[in-house]
Amino acid sequence: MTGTPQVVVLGGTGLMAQAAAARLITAIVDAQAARGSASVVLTGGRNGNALLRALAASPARDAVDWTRLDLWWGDERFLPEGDPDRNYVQARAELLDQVPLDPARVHPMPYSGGPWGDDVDAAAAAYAAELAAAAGPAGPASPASHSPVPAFDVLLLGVGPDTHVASLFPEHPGVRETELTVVGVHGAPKPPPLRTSMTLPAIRAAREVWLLAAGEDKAGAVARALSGADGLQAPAAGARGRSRTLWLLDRAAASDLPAALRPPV
Ligand SMILES: O=C(O)[C@H](O)[C@@H](O)[C@H](O)[C@H](O)COP(=O)(O)O
Repeated sequence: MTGTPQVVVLGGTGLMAQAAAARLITAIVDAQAARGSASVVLTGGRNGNALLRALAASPARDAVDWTRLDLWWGDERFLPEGDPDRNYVQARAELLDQVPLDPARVHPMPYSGGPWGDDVDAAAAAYAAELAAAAGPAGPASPASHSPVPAFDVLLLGVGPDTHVASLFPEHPGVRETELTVVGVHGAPKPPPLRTSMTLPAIRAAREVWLLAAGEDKAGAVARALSGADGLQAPAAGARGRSRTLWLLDRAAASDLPAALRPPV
């Protein structure tokens, strides 16, 4: 795992989404050139959706071979299949329905009322099994202590004002998980209360983890997570990539960062 997160500050939210989209296109193209295919983990939330919207609007999107891209989700709101608040449904509207993905490579997290009914823990276990199957018997990225997940190229995370990432909230059971790769979340402080979420060990299997935060209400969370807080109290601080951890911020979200952590001007 890399020691020092890299911080990039953009002038505004729109610019941040465009810069993140441009980087993601490059990362996917590079991974496809190096390994034949790419795998990306998507996030819910406004910033994750803005990135997908910017990607859909970019002419450079045609540089990606969409048929050789695996898509996973870091978390999901456990709601009925077509619910407009599901992260998967929102991602489809922003980008996925506009590009020629291979449906067999798109892996939404389960919805409520389907095969798992309202059992969010069974739904989480099913997604963990799907990840393990895709990783193969010798999961390339996984420490022996938990079941494998694929070696994601880029894992995207929005950051909440309380420092949550995916559906891992400060001091909640999910953030303490060391064995399971996906957990059912009960009583999430951000609605809806039932969610599924990758855990920190699964997140840390990614080559690159990118954290997105925009707006003044995120400034305190960003400063805390980047100032040595531990992952239990500040889950964003525990989200690290194996080769890179990149924070993409707008100016407002970066406004409380101590000078030493700000990129040089
Ligand atoms: O499903 C969700 O709600 C998320 O995945 C969550 O972790 C989100 O990314 C953050 O709350 C940031 O959301 P914003 O980008 O909207 O601030």
